[in-house]
Amino acid sequence: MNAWTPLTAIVPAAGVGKRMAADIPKQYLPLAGRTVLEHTLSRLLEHPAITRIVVATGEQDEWFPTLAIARDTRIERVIGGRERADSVLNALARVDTGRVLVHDAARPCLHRCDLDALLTAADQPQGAILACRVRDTMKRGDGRGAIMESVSRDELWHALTPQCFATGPLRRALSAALRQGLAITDEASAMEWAGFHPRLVEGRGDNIKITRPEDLALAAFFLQQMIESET
Ligand SMILES: Nc1ccn([C@@H]2O[C@H](COP(=O)(O)OP(=O)(O)OP(=O)(O)O)[C@@H](O)[C@H]2O)c(=O)n1
Ligand SMILES: C[C@](O)(CO)[C@H](O)COP(=O)(O)O
Repeated sequence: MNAWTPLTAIVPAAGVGKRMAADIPKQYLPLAGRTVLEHTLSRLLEHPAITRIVVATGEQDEWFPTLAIARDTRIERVIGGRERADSVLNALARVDTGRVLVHDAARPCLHRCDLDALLTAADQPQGAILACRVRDTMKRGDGRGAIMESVSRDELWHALTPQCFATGPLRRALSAALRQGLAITDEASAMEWAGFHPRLVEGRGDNIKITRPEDLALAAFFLQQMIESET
């Protein structure tokens, strides 16, 4: 039985979900009887290591306070920023544990086994991320709708979340990278820029990020499978 070191999780939930093209932000869309965000928050709070969550929501977000889970005293809300990295940095200002885990609100299908594996692998200075190897042949386009080249799949991974790092180094790396105007789309990018080599932890391919309309039904299927396997 692992004796987990308590840590805080950050959940960036301040996006508008442009690619989902729904009439509300995708993190508040109904999924298997709850909202996407409630599933994500619950998955994290079920783990004994996660004792607190800082959720970054949009400034105009009127949905979050209506959720029952918003009254959970382990959850604190901050206002997000223009980009995901800005939202994470705003939330980092409220984190005082030695390590911090960042997990997208849009990824509700996180399995306990993956979270256990990530937390175990992240217990070293480089940090760690969940990732899964690419499955398809990869092409690079020429920008005009034609193939320019095939890209080797060797050691090509999809970065997922959660991603887990020492809080201080992540805060410094993210702040510095954003000050440099770098396009930071995940926490590992900032840490790599700062000279770290985060560990890759192979995770499940059903830990999808709900991004486009067709992802919602897939997430519902994966969640149903997960719930059935846990009962
Ligand atoms: N300024 C932002 C942008 C995104 N996110 C969050 O980061 C996660 C991953 O981002 P993404 O899937 O890109 O969500 P959106 O930005 O909402 O999607 P889109 O790019 O289609 O608008 C989501 O949980 C989203 O809510 C955030 O907290 N703050
Ligand atoms: C953090 C992330 O989910 C890792 O793949 C991804 O970078 C988020 O990107 P998005 O453009 O904000 O969806």
